[in-house]
Amino acid sequence: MSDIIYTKVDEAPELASASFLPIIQKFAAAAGVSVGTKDISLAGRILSTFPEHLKEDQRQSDDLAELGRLVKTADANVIKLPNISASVPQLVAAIKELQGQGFALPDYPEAPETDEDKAIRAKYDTLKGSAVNPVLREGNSDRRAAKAVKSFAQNNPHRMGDWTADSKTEVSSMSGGDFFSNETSATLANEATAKIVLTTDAGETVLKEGITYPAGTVVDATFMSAAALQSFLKGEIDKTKADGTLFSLHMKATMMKVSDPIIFGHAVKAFLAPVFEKHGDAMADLGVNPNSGLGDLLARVEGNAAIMADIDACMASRPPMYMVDSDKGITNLHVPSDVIIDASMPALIRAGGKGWGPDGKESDTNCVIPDNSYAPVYDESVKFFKENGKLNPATAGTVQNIGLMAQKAEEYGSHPTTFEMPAAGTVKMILDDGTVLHEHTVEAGDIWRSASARKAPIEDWVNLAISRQKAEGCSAIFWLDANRAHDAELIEYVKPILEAKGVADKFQIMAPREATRASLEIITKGENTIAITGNVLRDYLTDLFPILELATSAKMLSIVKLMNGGGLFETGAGGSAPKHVQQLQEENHLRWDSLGEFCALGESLTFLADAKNNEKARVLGQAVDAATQGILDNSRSPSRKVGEPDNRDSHYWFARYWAEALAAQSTDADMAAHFAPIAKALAENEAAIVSELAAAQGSAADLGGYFHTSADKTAAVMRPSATLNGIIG
Ligand SMILES: NC(=O)C1=CN([C@@H]2O[C@H](COP(=O)(O)OP(=O)(O)OC[C@H]3O[C@@H](n4cnc5c(N)ncnc54)[C@H](OP(=O)(O)O)[C@@H]3O)[C@@H](O)[C@H]2O)C=CC1
Ligand SMILES: O=C(O)CCC(=O)C(=O)O
Ligand SMILES: [Mg+2]
Repeated sequence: MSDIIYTKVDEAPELASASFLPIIQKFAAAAGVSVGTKDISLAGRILSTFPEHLKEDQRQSDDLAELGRLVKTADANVIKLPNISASVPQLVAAIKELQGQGFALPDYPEAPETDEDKAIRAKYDTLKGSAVNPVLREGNSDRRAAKAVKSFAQNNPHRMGDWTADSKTEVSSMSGGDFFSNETSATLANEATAKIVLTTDAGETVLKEGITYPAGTVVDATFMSAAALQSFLKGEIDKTKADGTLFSLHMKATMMKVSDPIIFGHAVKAFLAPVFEKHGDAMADLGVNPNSGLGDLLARVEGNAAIMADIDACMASRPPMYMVDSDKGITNLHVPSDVIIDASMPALIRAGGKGWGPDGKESDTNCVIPDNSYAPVYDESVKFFKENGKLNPATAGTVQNIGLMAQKAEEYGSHPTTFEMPAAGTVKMILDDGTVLHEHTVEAGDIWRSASARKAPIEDWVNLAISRQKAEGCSAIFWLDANRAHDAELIEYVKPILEAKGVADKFQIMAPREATRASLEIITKGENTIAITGNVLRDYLTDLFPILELATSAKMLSIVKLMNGGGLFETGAGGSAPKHVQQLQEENHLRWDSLGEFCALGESLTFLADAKNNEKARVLGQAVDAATQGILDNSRSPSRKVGEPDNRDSHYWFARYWAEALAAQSTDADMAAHFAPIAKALAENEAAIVSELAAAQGSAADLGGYFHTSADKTAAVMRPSATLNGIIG
């Protein structure tokens, strides 16, 4: 096993790796540090799932399973780049691409009937949504901006859209019947095995059995009423129209792969309600599934003039929609994975509450977030900025995050225990001793789910918060709502630990809405705070605050201290930036910023040094930190525009600063001597390298695929400087 594992992923970060990883491997080798790769890309995971359909030489090992074992050991040292959490349209597109490349994979069965199809569908479904992160995240999360990154942002403040008191932008959520209001929660005194049973007029169905929980697990259950959701969505569409704002829906249909595509589908149905009323059966015959989005729907009904005419008429009567791409007519409701709440809401707030309309112009927006569990964070942010005007990144303090994440904590781990109710009845969660832990009366179509958080991760999370607060000495807030069932159980854990450690006075406990306001007030004053949150808020806040403070969450330090002693270093807090790939394909410019990778690499090397007493790794890591500082001090981050320095240029500069720092240090004379000529060559050839990199930009780039690119073609695109390649070797 290599000293460090660098993950092979998808889209923009994977393109960046084609340029950056050879540099890392070459530099690390000089210190005797090996850096290997494991493939967790969507295409790689598909291939490793269907060996029986592939030729011998096409088969791929199950790297995710291997990594899943590794992260439970003290030996783990993994640099994890963001990967695709696939929606169904993405999964289907990836399968199609692989088939086209000669991999005889089965089609994705949309409506499986035979046992064989059902088995294939079940296998594909394991690849859907967030199938990687929960497996690797065997520890809690510590995300923050490194000091150098934060001071760079303060000294070079980004542009922020203006907020005005009369902005019509708002966040709209249900008034009841949602996950928030129906939640029940209990902490198990003993270990238990549970089953979930639905009783209807037709009898009993076991939805799931054999779910095992260790003692001390907090187990929740809740549901969203489909009827309440539908009437809410209808009301919001009408209200948006009356207010003259844009209609937008913000979900996490990727990660929350069972519940959120269904909610998204309800919005598609609500928006096109008259069309579904009139043509519902015909559309079903054409294979329309609203959960796959308006884009898929339009492609299926395209040939039917009557349906198309009614869709056009309906759309004309609706409020304008918030657009993903107004030039191409791609709306918020086209693809469930296009608008993802953690990135979409902060971008809108950073822009002064503006979304893009079908006319390509900015407009105030109704942000529909049906469930109330976390929507108040965005609602309160919008209200705060309307009252106080935009945040000033030059003077703002920072909000760090400690997130409860380990062992599939909370809703993030609820995929196998979320169900759309086939009929009205009663859902019970029953323990093996006969105790009915949770019980809900449901209607057909309601979305019922159970989530859990285990004792060891919860305690580890509180202790991590205590040590981070001690290190920072700043305000620290547990974002927990004493009036929410799940949070009340967590508070029962938090308070005794804080008291036993004598630090209760250093922490506050506040509901998300109050915590949002308090945190915004703190950073507005230029002070810092730590948000100690559950798993979903970890996700939301580590985009929200970085996007306001630093312009992007790509620059975040994202450390997962694994519970069994290893280290997982996530790069940034953002995703795989599909828009960046599109730009590269069209004009060979990659605006992806690898600052997250730089930060993670430094942490990973330092972790290796500490864990294995590897002093050469320490020297490498310290030089990485110096190189990262060099990138910031000299403004070597990629530009967004073609013709200007991009991701590849930033890697050249990183290599140069890294080599210079290694040559200049005096801890390890051998390494200094090794890197001195490399540093010299990189500096002396600057003009040639920069011009070779610049010459590559401007025309279309062929990667030989999207989900499964050709390694040779990608290397040719991402490593266009023969001079640089010669020096790196
Ligand atoms: N940890 C993980 O594995 C994560 C994976 N994802 C996955 O990523 C995909 C896309 O998700 P989406 O919500 O669109 O979020 P992204 O973070 O990929 O994209 C949102 C925007 O953020 C900006 N951005 C993000 N990272 C960088 C970076 N390193 N450098 C520069 N800009 C950056 C870009 O803005 P601009 O275009 O304005 O430059 C980008 O368009 C999905 O498949 C999702 O499942 C998402 C989050 C985390
Ligand atoms: O796992 C996912 O799908 C997304 C993860 C994410 O957005 C995050 O951890 O910030
Ligand atoms: Mg996120």
